[in-house]
Amino acid sequence: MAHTIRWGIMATGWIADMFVRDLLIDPKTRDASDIAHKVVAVASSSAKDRADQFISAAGIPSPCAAYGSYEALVADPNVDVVYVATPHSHHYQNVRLALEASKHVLCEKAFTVNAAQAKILCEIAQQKNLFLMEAVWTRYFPLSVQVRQLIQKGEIGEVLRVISDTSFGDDVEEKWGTTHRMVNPDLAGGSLLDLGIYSLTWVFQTLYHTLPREQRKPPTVTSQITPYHLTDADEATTMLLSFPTSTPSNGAHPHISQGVAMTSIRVSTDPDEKGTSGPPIRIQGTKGEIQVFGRAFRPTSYRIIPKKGGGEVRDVECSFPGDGHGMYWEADEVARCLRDQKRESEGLPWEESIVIMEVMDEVRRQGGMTYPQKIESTEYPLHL
Ligand SMILES: NC(=O)C1=CN([C@@H]2O[C@H](COP(=O)(O)OP(=O)(O)OC[C@H]3O[C@@H](n4cnc5c(N)ncnc54)[C@H](OP(=O)(O)O)[C@@H]3O)[C@@H](O)[C@H]2O)C=CC1
Ligand SMILES: O=C1OC[C@@H](O)[C@H](O)[C@H]1O
Repeated sequence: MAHTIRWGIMATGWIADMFVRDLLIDPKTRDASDIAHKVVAVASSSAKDRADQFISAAGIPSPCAAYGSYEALVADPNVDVVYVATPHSHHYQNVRLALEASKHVLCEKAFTVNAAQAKILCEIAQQKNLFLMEAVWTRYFPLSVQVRQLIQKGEIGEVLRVISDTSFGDDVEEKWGTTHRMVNPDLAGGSLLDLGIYSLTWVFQTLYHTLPREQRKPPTVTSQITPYHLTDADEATTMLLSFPTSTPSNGAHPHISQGVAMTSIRVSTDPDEKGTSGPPIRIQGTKGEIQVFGRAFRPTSYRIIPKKGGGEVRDVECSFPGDGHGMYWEADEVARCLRDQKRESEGLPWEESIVIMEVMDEVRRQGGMTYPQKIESTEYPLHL
């Protein structure tokens, strides 16, 4: 018997629509028969009409309640878990609203504006025995799981360097202007929180997450930020992370692993959109390399290149069953965690989300990039 969870959708923007469409794809198309999803409520902070339109455009089956406020959504007793799909600036207030109403939460990336906010949310979830997860969907792709397993099995030896890029190559002024959430400091915009999180995801899921929990140590970070001249949100950020490793038990010299995480909205990882410029992610070990292709946030294949004399190059293509976007895998993880009464996901534990937020805090400190006090605040409730 499938364990069905009932979703409440907070906000009616672009990603909320993508997520809901994935939720509506039959899990059996991806060989998942142990869980099922129902969308039982949608809320818009602007108007109930907007929620109604969203429900009809996405083809959500009845009954699905439409609300004109987030407060009404979190008060709905039919909702098990709230998916928060608002801009970064609002995550802390919105997640807290849901947790205070005793709802489980899946919150879009970046988790919060800063680590202090993330810590408080995790503490509340802990105290109230609620599930909470940052929606870094890429981590739940079978491709990501396979790459992590290959590293853990020692397929490419000790991983000493990871290079990861998530860059868009937009005409920034023309496409994003000054008010879009991508570049608007009032919405905690900028390439770091919006796209850099994916470059950091690849560095962390390969160099940090693959270690036993007790051996995971936060990296040191050196970084450069290029501000966008019209708003001062970052348009490009490059980070160099240095991960200390444990002393090997055989007495060998300990190594330090390096992660290079890049992001830009003005230059592109893939300028001709044909992959001509090579893989956005290279995971380099002492016995070979794994290259990941496609967008860093939506990878589509990977290649294992053993060191000379170590075997053949292997290519692995990954599919998106049911013609989905790929967000259903994180949703399935939420359903399984709720079924198993887990409070956090093993794929992205609270501690790791917080360490990544701390890295981004430090990068912003080094680059002198601040957001308005109101959205950096941990005060609650605050009207933003
Ligand atoms: N996982 C992924 O692939 C992606 C994740 N994201 C993440 O999802 C979140 C939302 O992004 P996206 O859907 O593209 O953004 P949109 O601007 O399209 O939608 C955001 C929605 O948030 C609500 N909202 C509440 N307060 C505000 C406010 N002050 N200003 C603007 N919107 C507000 C609005 O819904 P309403 O009026 O109905 O309340 C709005 O439609 C971000 O955290 C982003 O990083 C974004 C794209 C892809
Ligand atoms: O999270 C994201 O991933 C996909 C991108 O298109 C989007 O801008 C970003 O927010």
